[in-house]
Amino acid sequence: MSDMKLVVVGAAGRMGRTLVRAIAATPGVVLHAAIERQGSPALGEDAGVLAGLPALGVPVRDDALAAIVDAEGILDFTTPASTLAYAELAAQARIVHVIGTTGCSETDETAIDAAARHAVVVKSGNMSVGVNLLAGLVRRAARALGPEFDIEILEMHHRAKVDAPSGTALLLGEAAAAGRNVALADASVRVRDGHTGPRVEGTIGFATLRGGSVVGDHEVIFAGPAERITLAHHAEDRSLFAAGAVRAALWGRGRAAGRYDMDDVLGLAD
Ligand SMILES: NC(=O)C1=CN([C@@H]2O[C@H](COP(=O)(O)OP(=O)(O)OC[C@H]3O[C@@H](n4cnc5c(N)ncnc54)[C@H](OP(=O)(O)O)[C@@H]3O)[C@@H](O)[C@H]2O)C=CC1
Ligand SMILES: O=C(O)C1=N[C@H](C(=O)O)C[C@H](O)C1
Repeated sequence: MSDMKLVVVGAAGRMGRTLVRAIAATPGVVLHAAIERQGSPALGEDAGVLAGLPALGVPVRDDALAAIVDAEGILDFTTPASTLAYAELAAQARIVHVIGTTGCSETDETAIDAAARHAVVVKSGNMSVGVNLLAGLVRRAARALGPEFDIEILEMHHRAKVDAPSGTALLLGEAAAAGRNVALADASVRVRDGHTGPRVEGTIGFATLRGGSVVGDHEVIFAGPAERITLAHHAEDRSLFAAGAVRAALWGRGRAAGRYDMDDVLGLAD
């Protein structure tokens, strides 16, 4: 079988550059095009050189429609607005759309669901094997531990991150809520400030830290009456997210249109 032709959107970003390196290092895939927004200073630069590699002969461009002609998959770690635009293009082209973008609203998710009627969409707040394994453990712990255990989710990311709580924190919150058979939207407490009153039983709390160059730290704390269990993941390098995204694209090749997540890709769905 020929190499899968992948397009990286946001190719000059932190994840975009990491994705270009991951594609270059993975057999069975090839960088077909690299896209940035109109007006980006990266336009015209070689995507390989931008990523710290020898030149790949793939210049960064902004003509999305032409760039995805003949492509088989789009790797998209950008912004919700950009991701919605590429969801439509992936649906028109009936190709694989791997979405790592976080901070999407409910309305955005509905539009992505619609696109997944025609495209193979793999979307996850975290593409690493470790975090998706951790989510399964969180679900089991939340199911096993009674309501006397309070669940709090703590995350820390680099100073440039623009959304909160992180996609991973929300993914872990969904896992905890599923373990407790509740809807996260009904149970979550995302902000505390001022005179909050005592903690409401059954809630799932979120706390956000931002600073420096932290790639991504997450802790799920089960705080009981006389003991505390902490399940944690520390991402040390963005390459683990990029490797997951490339794996997701290869998994999606030739699959029926639909919306999938990393549990599907990794065979972790129970
Ligand atoms: N699911 C996962 O495993 C992971 C998800 N993420 C998520 O990925 C996203 C990106 O993160 P990160 O790489 O750190 O962010 P960056 O800001 O470094 O990169 C985003 C890139 O997308 C570009 N971009 C914005 N709009 C468009 C557009 N319309 N067309 C083409 N390119 C566009 C930006 O350009 P410009 O700067 O010029 O606007 C920028 O180069 C975030 O939502 C983050 O949370 C990150 C890591 C792992
Ligand atoms: O913005 C980031 O950097 C990251 N975003 C994802 C998230 O929101 O959880 C994944 C990872 O933690 C890095």
